[in-house]
Amino acid sequence: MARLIIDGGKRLQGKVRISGAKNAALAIIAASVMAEGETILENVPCIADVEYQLDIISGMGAEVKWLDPNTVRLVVPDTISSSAPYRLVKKLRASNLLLGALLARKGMAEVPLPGGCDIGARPMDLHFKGLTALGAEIRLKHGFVVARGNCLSGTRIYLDFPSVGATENIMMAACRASGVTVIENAAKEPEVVDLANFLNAMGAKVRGAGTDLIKIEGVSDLRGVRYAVIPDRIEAGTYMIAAAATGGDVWVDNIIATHLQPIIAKLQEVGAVVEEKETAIRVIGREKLFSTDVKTLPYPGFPTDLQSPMMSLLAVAKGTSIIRENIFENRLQVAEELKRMGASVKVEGQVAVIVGVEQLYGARVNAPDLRAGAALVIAGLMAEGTTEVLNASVIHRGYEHLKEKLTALGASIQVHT
Ligand SMILES: CC(=O)N[C@H]1[C@@H](OP(=O)(O)OP(=O)(O)OC[C@H]2O[C@@H](n3ccc(=O)[nH]c3=O)[C@H](O)[C@@H]2O)O[C@H](CO)[C@@H](O)[C@@H]1O
Ligand SMILES: C=C(OP(=O)(O)O)C(=O)O
Repeated sequence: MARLIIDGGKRLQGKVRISGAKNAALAIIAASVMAEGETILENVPCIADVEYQLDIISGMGAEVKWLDPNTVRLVVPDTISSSAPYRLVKKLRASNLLLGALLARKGMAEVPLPGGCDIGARPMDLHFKGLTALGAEIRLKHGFVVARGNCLSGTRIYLDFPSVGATENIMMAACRASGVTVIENAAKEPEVVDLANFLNAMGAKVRGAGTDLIKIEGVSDLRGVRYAVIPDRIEAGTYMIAAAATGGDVWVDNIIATHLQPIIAKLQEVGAVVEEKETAIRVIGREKLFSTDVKTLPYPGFPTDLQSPMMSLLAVAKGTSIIRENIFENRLQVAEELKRMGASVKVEGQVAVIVGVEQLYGARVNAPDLRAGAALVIAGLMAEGTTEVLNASVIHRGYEHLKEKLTALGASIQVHT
């Protein structure tokens, strides 16, 4: 999916089914290396990041087999390597979760520093602080994180920031530590809860996930299970924003409505009509949308992963909107590309000031990262004329069947390789 060509000006209409959550699936695949026996994961999105994560564990010795387009069977032998290959690890962020998982299973791990979206420095100090507090010895050697820790023991760990990845890594390692671990100021994201539910299904004792205090009692054995990944709230939010932005009328199906409250609230503020059921949400756009302010925050605040898509919508909302990106220091890059399409956006530091324009115009633009790519697709759907999104393969990192889903909703979108 190297280039996307979008003929704009079409209202999205119909129903779209949301896939399994990328960030939950990636953490759960990493955690599956902790279990003995067979694990069957359902509702796994068929996206590039999932393929990379599966390739990593398969290269380390796990048996990986797709049973159908969204169900994968994993068997991880005791002989699994404790070292992950650089070639694949650098492609995605969630490869860093193998650190906690391998430490739990093998008492050691050698994982290159990860890749992922280029949206900030993304240090791993909190991961290291937590794992070190559990008794692991962590060193950086030739670009690898080398962790050793055969006898981890439970302790209290306070996170300076509720990091999703650090919470997940510590939670996994603590499952095999002796005694009780308490994570204070833990991340509360639904994907952290899904990982905790998966670990518990395997026999772990994790309590409090979804609150800022998680308690983990170490256990000696974890077994493979059958588990279904939660729906992707970021994919759902992207289609909700696209529906509102194009003045469309879309049912976004197979979602968990409580995960989407911050997006629902913002769409209502800009004037869209939102009808909510437990597992489906209808978004009806209006001819005129209104400005609003957005501050990204850890869950349950407005998600940083939907900030770029929201910027596309606000580019045509009447009035002046302000976006403050509080999570990643370099995540307003899409502004420059939106400007090529006629948007009026001024970025200073972590703040973008957007003065709504009447119309965006098709242009050749470049996707700097996954969600910025999705944002440019939304802009292209709204624009007059043809938009060409370059570097569009990044979008396939996180959106299953994007072209097919949008086409079914009435969009005109083509893929050129
Ligand atoms: C694969 C995955 O699940 N990715 C998600 C995960 O990324 P990820 O787990 O990388 O995000 P974190 O929650 O860890 O990062 C949040 C903030 O904490 C900082 N930080 C993090 C760790 C650390 O040791 N030190 C530190 O300073 C980061 O630089 C960033 O400023 O959560 C982000 C925030 O919701 C989402 O945007 C990503 O889509
Ligand atoms: C930032 C994201 O992904 P990653 O953490 O994998 O780079 C994202 O999903 O928007």
